[in-house]
Amino acid sequence: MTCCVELTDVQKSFGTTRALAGLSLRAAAGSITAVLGPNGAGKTTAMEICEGLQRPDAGTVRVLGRDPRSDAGALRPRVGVMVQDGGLPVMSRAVELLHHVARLYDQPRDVDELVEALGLAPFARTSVRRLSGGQRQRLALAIALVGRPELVFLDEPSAGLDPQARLAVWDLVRGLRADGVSVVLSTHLMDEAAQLADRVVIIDHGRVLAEGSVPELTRRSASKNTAPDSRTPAPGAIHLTGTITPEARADVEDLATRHGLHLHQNSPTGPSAVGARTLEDVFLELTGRSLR
Ligand SMILES: Nc1ncnc2c1ncn2[C@@H]1O[C@H](COP(=O)(O)OP(=O)(O)OP(=O)(O)O)[C@@H](O)[C@H]1O
Repeated sequence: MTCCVELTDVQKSFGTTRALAGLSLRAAAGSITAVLGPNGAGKTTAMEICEGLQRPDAGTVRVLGRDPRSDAGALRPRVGVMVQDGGLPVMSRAVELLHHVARLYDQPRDVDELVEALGLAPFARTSVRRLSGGQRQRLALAIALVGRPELVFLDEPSAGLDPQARLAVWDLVRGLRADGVSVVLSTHLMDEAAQLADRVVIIDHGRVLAEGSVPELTRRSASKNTAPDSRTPAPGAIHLTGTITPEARADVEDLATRHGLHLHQNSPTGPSAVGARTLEDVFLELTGRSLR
């Protein structure tokens, strides 16, 4: 696959907090990659390293084949960034700011179209300071997209949005892929990952636990019962499907041992396949916790 983003064994600590503990992931060009993990998993740190906003302690990072810090100037017109807290100048009026950013690019998107698509019109003349969290979120997304980037990083793109606004954002993100734009987004929302992503990378404690397409990750495989053709999963077992790193597998084995559970590496076409699982099930099986 042609990669738009490639992180190899990236490490990052803040004091004694290890945010990234050897994170390796690849995102394919022209597709949507979701980095899925609970609060504190390291998603924002990973995104900010890709955006050149943080320097990794170790490991390599390539964004469109370049180093996001030393090649920041070359990457800026090609990459759109939506950061989690918006990072917008608080005194600016919403749509004025969008026009202003649009003027920085050679071939910006049509501002009116973005205003329409993201429902910015009702607060067009409101200052950023007075926008609600969801309104700021939508404005930040518009700003990330206005320069027609070939790659966008969206950190929790629908956080704080009501269901209707969330659907509008999802449509917009799908539209980006249809236009050939590469999207890397972080989320702790299972349905967001399941709805949007071509590939999901599940992370926790700063490293990858599992990755694959949603069907790969959730495909039901061997039954937890020992009976080969049983359709009822037995309690007390952990099933692994999709790709899993050796470190993550070691963690899962440790978890299984501590909780007295059996561990199965499943064959996706095994004779005892039962109904499909959800990403939530996959996450629970990998970490023993649900996503918050
Ligand atoms: N600037 C910082 N100073 C100290 N600790 C930090 C800093 N940034 C992140 N951390 C810590 O690093 C870990 C990973 O944080 P990060 O924000 O990357 O996680 P996240 O997956 O994005 O979480 P959330 O979903 O809550 O945004 C957390 O323990 C966090 O407290």
